Amino acid sequence: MHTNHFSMAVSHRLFRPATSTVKNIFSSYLIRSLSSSSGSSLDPEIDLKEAASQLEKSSSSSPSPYKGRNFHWVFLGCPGVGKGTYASRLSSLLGVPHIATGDLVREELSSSGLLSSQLKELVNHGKLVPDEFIISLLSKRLQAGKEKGESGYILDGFPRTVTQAEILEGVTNIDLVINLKLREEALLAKCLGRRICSECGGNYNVACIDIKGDDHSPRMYMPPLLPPPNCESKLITRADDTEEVVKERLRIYNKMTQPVEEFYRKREKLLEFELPGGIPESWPRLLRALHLEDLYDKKSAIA
Ligand SMILES: Nc1ncnc2c1ncn2[C@@H]1O[C@H](COP(=O)(O)OP(=O)(O)O)[C@@H](O)[C@H]1O
Repeated sequence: MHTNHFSMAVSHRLFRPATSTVKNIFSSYLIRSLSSSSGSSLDPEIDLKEAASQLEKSSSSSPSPYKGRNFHWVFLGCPGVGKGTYASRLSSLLGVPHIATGDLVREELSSSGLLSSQLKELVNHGKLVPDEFIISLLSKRLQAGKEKGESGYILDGFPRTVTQAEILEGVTNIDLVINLKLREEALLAKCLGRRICSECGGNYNVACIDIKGDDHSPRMYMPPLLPPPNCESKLITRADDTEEVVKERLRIYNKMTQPVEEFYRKREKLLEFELPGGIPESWPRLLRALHLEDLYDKKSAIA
């Protein structure tokens, strides 16, 4: 059923102008190199068409054993907006996996390999990694989930380019795209305050954001999300959470990912959600916007 869209999306991308060809050659080289040097199972000859075909195979989900749970949702939003926080909360509530492509990339980079340092260069400078590479990583993750009987997902950090959105549209039907928004003054501070526990992987934020209100917008207060005592001495900062790199990531988001918002807006799948403040204020409102407050109440009552 998806084959026509899929082939059109892919062939459209295969006839790109010459500048993209240079990027494609680089990407294929990178992927070939990565797969031979890091022991990665990526196909050495992989290209965008092949990566999309892998994605098609891995994303066809069998009917969910839990009726109504087969959610295929996407989170969009600038770096630092809180995609990970809200996607992971919704994933626990709805019983579907939270798949963050940024995490998949970091896992891949942590495996040693001569040329994985080239990918690291891209990530640590705030650039996107090639579409082929990310689609291939996502396919592997979806395939592994399928084998474990997972059904549905909440994607965080994918799609990030219109090419990725077209390919995803060709292989699966996304039900909803939540576009999280946060006042720009808060984004940089949130990224710079981000900390991860090197042992348990917990995500925290040491920034305390307090933006004075004025005639146009109310005060915004976001308290820090501090780690428990046993994580305190194990906190690390992501290499790409420096001021210079965050600014570059914001620039790339506006250039490459904002068109993805428009892509889903046109298809009437985009839910715009402006975060009013920290988690205690924002979470109940997000649930209300998603008509999920009843489910949350029931789950909390059971817990
Ligand atoms: N869909 C994607 N396409 C290309 N690159 C990606 C994608 N997802 C993640 N990455 C790479 O991983 C990095 C970290 O991603 P992520 O953790 O989602 O960061 P952010 O906090 O900027 O949303 C990105 O800056 C990019 O280099």
